[in-house]
Amino acid sequence: MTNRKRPKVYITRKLPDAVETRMRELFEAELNIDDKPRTQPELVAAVKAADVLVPTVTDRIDAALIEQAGPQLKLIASFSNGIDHIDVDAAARKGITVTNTPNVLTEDTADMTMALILAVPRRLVEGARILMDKPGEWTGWSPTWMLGRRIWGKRIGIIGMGRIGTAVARRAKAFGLSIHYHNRKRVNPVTEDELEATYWDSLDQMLARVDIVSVNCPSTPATFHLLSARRLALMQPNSYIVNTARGDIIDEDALIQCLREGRIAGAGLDVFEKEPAVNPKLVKLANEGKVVLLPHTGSATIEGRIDMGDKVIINIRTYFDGHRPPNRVLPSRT
Ligand SMILES: O=CC(=O)O
Repeated sequence: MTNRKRPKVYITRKLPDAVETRMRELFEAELNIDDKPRTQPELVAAVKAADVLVPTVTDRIDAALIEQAGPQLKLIASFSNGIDHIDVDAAARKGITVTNTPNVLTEDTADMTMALILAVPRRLVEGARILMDKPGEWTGWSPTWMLGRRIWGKRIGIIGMGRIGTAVARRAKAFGLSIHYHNRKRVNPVTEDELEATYWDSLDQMLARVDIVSVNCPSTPATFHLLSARRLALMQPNSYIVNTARGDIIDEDALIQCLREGRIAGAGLDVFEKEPAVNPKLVKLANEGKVVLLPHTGSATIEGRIDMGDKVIINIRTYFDGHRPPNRVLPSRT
């Protein structure tokens, strides 16, 4: 970095050791060794003093917080792919640049999505729990016991064919699923050909025709409750839904209702509407074997977290070298 003064970087959560060591070498880094999520007053104090804020998805970087930032706060370099926890427009109004960490968690999140696509219809957790909780009760293989649903030959409908959606499609194709997708715009013809993918301009029509729905779009005001009660009702009773994107894209109460009434066969959820709170009705459905719940671990690999840290560092360094950081997130209006 050309600046002599090292930027003051406030990091809201504990990061992998290798990332923290590098941050300490390069910046005047304030770490969170205990990993206790920061309160809003702590964040207010941070934005009044730091040059850079490094938040994660568990922080609420809203307009009220950003408006209290001191003039020295130049950059919000989020340790995340999603940026729904940051009011990017409010940051832009204050002249604060926002960056994220795309690409490096695409494959990991797609792997976890595929794991849920397999786990729910094939009753993976239910079966494993029998051996963990009541091993003596297993009487051996049976032709009619613990039957799930076949994956091969079914249709998957991917909502959001960005990087992660496309990576899910590649995996799903390898498992013999035919690929259907809904996106704001069609993907390029080469990718569509490679995936033998069918584009649905109408989400409603796609939902009514697929066996597995995978939610892979970002959370934005436009995608809030995209899967509403009305849309969930369009799905077939033998179909499944998997969400590794953000909880608020699905109307969770409506989903619970559909699952309870058997209007959807099952769900695999890595994200929830009110994280970290998980609706007890979902936990009950999990105990009944209708859903598989994961604690937002879609991108949780050691390699991925280190790569995310590297991206944050590159974004900070590039900014303070006087260049446009590679992962700048643009506001909706400039
Ligand atoms: O959900 C995780 C992320 O957006 O990085």
